[in-house]
Amino acid sequence: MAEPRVFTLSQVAQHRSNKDCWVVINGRVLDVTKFLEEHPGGEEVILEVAGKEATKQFDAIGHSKAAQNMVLKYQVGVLEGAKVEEVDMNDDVVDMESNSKEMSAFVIKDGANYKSTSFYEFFVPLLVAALYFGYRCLTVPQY
Ligand code: HEM
Repeated sequence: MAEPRVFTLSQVAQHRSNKDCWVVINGRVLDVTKFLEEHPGGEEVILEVAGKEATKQFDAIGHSKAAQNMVLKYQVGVLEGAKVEEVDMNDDVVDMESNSKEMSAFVIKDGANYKSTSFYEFFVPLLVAALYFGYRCLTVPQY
């Protein structure tokens, strides 16, 4: 994968209007110009940190996982000297990670357990019904 472009803080500082707005979040340089109007928290809050390091403000809101993933979409480079974990946007890594917990909750049957589960699902109710009818036949008085 190509090396990300590296920017200094003073380069980032040149993009601080609503026509050209960059911010730095967790060492990633983001061009959020197109996102300003869409931002659910309003454009003013982002414009206040335009051209600057905005990690503290971003984290203070407690942005959702979806918002954190969105950051990657607007990345144009990295801040000089910052350690940034590289994520290949062509991979599904981001989505897979964010969904893995929820997904595991749905995986109930897998591999060898599947057959034994369906066996019990079928025979246990049958056994209960048979026992009930057996009990009824033995206890209901025959006239
Ligand atoms: C630049 C990247 C940013 C992205 C992609 C982003 C994304 C989002 C998203 C998706 C939401 C909806 C709620 C959620 O999913 O968490 C949101 C809400 C919000 N954001 Fe951001 N945001 C960014 C930057 C910022 C910054 C720098 C600030 C503050 C300086 C900020 C302040 C807020 C506020 C105040 C809300 C509303 C929270 C609420 O209604 O409870 N955001 N943002």
